[in-house]
Amino acid sequence: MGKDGFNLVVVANRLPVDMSITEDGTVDWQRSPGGLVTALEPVMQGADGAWVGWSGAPDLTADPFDVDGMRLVPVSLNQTEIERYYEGFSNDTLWPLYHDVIAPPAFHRQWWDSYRKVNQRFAEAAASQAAHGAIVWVQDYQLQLVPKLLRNLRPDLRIGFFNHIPFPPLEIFQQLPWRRQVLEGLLGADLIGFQRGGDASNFVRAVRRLTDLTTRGQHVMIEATDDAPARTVRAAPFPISIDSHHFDELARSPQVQARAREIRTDLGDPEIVMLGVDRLDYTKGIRHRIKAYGELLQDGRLDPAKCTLVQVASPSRENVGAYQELRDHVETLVGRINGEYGEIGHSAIHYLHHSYPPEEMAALYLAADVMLVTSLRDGMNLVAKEYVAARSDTAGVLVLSEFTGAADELAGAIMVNPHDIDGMKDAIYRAATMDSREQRKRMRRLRRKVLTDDVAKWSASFLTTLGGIPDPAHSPAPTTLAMTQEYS
Ligand SMILES: O=P(O)(O)OC[C@H]1O[C@H](O[C@H]2O[C@H](CO)[C@@H](O)[C@H](O)[C@H]2O)[C@H](O)[C@@H](O)[C@@H]1O
Ligand SMILES: O=c1ccn([C@@H]2O[C@H](COP(=O)(O)OP(=O)(O)O)[C@@H](O)[C@H]2O)c(=O)[nH]1
Repeated sequence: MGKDGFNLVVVANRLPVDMSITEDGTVDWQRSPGGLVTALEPVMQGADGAWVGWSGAPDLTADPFDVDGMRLVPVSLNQTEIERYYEGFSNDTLWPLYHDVIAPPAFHRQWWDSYRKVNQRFAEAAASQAAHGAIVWVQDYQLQLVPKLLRNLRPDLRIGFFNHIPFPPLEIFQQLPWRRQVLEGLLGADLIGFQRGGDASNFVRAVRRLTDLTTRGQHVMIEATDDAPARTVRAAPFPISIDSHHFDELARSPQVQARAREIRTDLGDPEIVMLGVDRLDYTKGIRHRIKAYGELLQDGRLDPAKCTLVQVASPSRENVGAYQELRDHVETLVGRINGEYGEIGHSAIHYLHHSYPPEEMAALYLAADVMLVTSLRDGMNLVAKEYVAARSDTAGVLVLSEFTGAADELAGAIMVNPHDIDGMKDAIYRAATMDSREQRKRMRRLRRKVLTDDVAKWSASFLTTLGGIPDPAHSPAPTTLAMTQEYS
C-alpha cells in the first residue's frame, strides 16, 4: 500500500464489465448495465486510476486487469452474498426505500450483516490500491458504509461519495432500522454528492434529526477525537451527465444513421415512432406509460395503423421478486394491447426484453419521433440526456417525468406527472402532433444544456471541490491537487 498506488480510485458495486468464465476456462466480459457505468467510464479512461468493483458473477476471483486504458480490480462475492448484500439489502431494502417506497422495502438482519461485511471488503480493496494522499471516490447506495470503514484504514485519503439514486425524505429514511449506521458510514467522506439539491437537503435534515451532530447549511461538523482531528463534511448537488459529444458523434456516423433508417423501415414506416428505453425496473413507470399509450389508441386519438411504440426493457435484477412481478404485469399489458390493436405485419407495441450496445441505442434514438421517460422516481435518467445528444437534426420530442433528476435541468422537455394518466395522455398526444418549428426550438434549448454540462464537467466539478476541501490530516496533498487540476 502507499506510494506505488493510484491517485484516483473509484469504488463501485460493479466493474464496468461483467465477467464470466467460458467453457474452455478463459475469462470473457461484457459491458455492465445502467447509467453509473455510462457516466464513469469516460472519467476513468485516461486517468491514473483504478476501478474497484464486483465482476457480476459468483465466486469469481481474478487478479487486477486492464480494459480500455482502465485498471480493473475485481472484488469477489459468493452466492449467499449476492443474495443478501446485492439482491437483498441493496435492491430489496435500500432501492425501494430510497425510491419513495414504490415497492415495499424488506428489512432483514441477515441482509444487513452481509451488507456490512461486503462493504468492509470493498474498503480493504480500495485501501490496497490508493497511493498516499490519493482521492478515493465511492459510488452509490450499495457502498454507504465504505467511507467510514476506509477512513479508519487510511486516514491520509481524501474520500468522496456520490449517490446516484435519490436520498429520501426523513419520514421515509427513518424506517431503516440501521439508519444511524448508514449516516455514520456516509459521514466518513469529505464530500457527499447527490443528483438534486433536494436529495442533499434530505440528507442534511436526516443527520440533524437522527444524530447529535451540528449542521450549518450544506456542512456537517465532526468534532475531534483522541485519534482524529475535527473536520467538516459537505453535502451538495452534482447532477451527473453523459459523454455528450461522444454520443453526438456516434449518432452522426453514417452507420448509425443508416441503422436508424433501417429500424423505421423494419417497423413498417409508421408516421410516428415512440420509444421507451429502461432497465425493467418498477421505478421507471413503464406500466403507467403503456397504459396511457393504450388508452390513446382506445380513444382513437392515436391511430394504431400510423403509430407504434418501441419499448426496450433490459433485463435487471431478475432474482428479486418485485422485478419478476413487474415483468409479468408489463408483458400481460403489452400482450393485451397488441392483441387489441395489432394487425398482421403491424404491432402497436414492439416489446424488446434485451440489452443493446450504445450504437444501437443511438440508432433507436434517431429513429424515434417521441422519447418517453416516465419514471415514478429516478436519480437522474441518462437515457433522456442521450436522446437529446443524439438529435443533432434538432427533431424529436422528449416527454420527461417531473420525478427524474433530469427534470431539474431539461426545461425544453414536455414535463409529465406519470401518476396522472390523463395528463400524460395529453402530453404524449401533444408530443406526437408537435409541429417541426416547436420541436426544433425545444431541442435546440435541450441540446445547449446537454452538450455544455457533460460528464467531464460533472467529474471535474466534484473532484475539484473534493480537492479544495482542507486536508483532515493537516498535511498538504500535492498528488491530489495536481490530479484534480487535470480535470478542471
Ligand atoms: O447494477 P445494477 O443493479 O444492474 O443496476 C444498474 C445501475 O442502476 C442505477 O443507476 C443509477 O445511476 C444513473 C447514473 O447516475 C442514474 O441516471 C439513474 O437514475 C440511477 O438509477 C444504480 O444507481 C447503479 O448503481 C446501478 O449500477
Ligand atoms: O439496452 C440498453 C439499455 C440501456 N442502456 C444504457 O443504460 C443506461 C441507463 O441509464 P439511466 O440513468 O437512464 O438508468 P439506470 O438504468 O442507470 O437506472 C444508459 O446509458 C443507456 O444507454 C444500454 O446501453 N443498453
